[in-house]
Amino acid sequence: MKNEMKQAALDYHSKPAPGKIAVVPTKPCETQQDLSLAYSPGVAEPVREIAKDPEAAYRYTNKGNLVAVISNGTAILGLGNRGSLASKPVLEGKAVLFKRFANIDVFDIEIDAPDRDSFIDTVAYIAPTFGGINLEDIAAPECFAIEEMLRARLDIPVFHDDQHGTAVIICAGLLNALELQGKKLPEARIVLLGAGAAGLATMQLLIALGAKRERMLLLDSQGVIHPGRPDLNIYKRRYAQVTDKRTLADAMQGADVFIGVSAGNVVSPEMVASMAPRPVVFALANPDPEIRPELANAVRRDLIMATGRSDYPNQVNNVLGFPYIFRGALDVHASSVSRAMLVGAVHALARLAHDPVPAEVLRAYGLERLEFGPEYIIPKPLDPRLIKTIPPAVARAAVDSGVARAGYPAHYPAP
Ligand SMILES: NC(=O)C1=CN([C@@H]2O[C@H](COP(=O)(O)OP(=O)(O)OC[C@H]3O[C@@H](n4cnc5c(N)ncnc54)[C@H](OP(=O)(O)O)[C@@H]3O)[C@@H](O)[C@H]2O)C=CC1
Ligand SMILES: CC(=O)C(=O)O
Ligand SMILES: [Mg+2]
Repeated sequence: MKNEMKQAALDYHSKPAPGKIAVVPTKPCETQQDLSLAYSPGVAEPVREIAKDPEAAYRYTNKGNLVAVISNGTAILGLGNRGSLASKPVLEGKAVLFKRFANIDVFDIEIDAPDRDSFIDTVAYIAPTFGGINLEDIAAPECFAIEEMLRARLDIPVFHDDQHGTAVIICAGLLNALELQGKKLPEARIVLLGAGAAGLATMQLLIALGAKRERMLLLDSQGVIHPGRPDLNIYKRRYAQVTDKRTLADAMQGADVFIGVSAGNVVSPEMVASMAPRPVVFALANPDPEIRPELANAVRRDLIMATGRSDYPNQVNNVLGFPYIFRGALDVHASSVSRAMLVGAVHALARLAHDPVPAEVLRAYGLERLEFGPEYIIPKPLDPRLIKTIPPAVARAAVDSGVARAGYPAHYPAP
């Protein structure tokens, strides 16, 4: 990052108050009567109600609009294991986005647990406070067992954003990019670099949407994942492909799609040049993409390119997912986030990019025009239509897939 941008980022985080989020009351607390209601003796009444019926917590507390964003700091963006405290700026950032885009309140919780089971226990012990748990920046493969065990133990949505949020946005963006390139998902040859949280969840969702496993190659830091590798964990082994390709350069030759959720600057212009005609390159590592758009665009004019960043066209980033998926899930008191809810979000997002872009979005990005095409495959994060379209699709899918404990909300558009 350039020096002035570095300083601007540090200033943004430190001034006028350190950090990015605060807690504010939602009720007046100005008079003796207010105090008597908010605190003793009034507070005893909702306590009695909740003790009788836990569902009453959704009526008398902020549980139904409060999400815990939790990390142990083991895979912070693409910066690796930097410890739980260093994940706090990212978690505060997620909190800002939850509030800004979906009016959901967040407590960011950085857990310094000595091992996996104490991390899981800590999350489970604090879960009653929240309507949902968003796990963030927890390294693979531990993240898979952590999420699985917490989902089994808790009756609120437990959602590892780097897995499922990322997978939803990648799938939505890819469906549109392939449409523009005149290609179809089941026929596309896909190279996916990064076999961690984001990569493996993306493989799974792409296959659920129709991508063909035998046309996909998954790679990690050691190269192509094939059955002859002795070092594969069980999660990677599921996607091992019989092939004579071994390196990223081998895999990229003739590929229709490259998806990177790995590390910065690991793809060369020569690799992009070797891809099939009309390729799609999603270089999504943060903060530095696998290849910068200017380098990729210099070698291909027929390319559709996306990154995870806000400063290039086509931002494929889970910010387009987690606020709205949780909004829909919270509004129907979902007990979990089902596959159907993820698929509902994919299609709603992909569809929205085809619609005319409102003037306020153009203003927010300083653009004169923007329409569905190679530089606009997915809605912009500052698009106010997202909150109107994604949560209803998610809520409807929650009701249909049997994980909703409340009905489809009356204030949502008719299904
Ligand atoms: N745009 C977006 O919305 C999102 C982007 N991301 C980005 O994706 C990346 C991965 O995140 P996440 O899945 O959570 O992390 P994980 O730690 O779970 O997985 C990282 C994966 O990348 C591989 N990898 C690391 N370094 C290299 C390298 N030099 N060459 C090839 N492969 C490499 C690792 O290989 P190995 O298994 O061998 O260690 C591992 O498979 C990060 O940069 C993150 O910022 C993540 C979520 C959302
Ligand atoms: C965007 C995000 O969650 C990540 O890069 O980890
Ligand atoms: Mg993340």
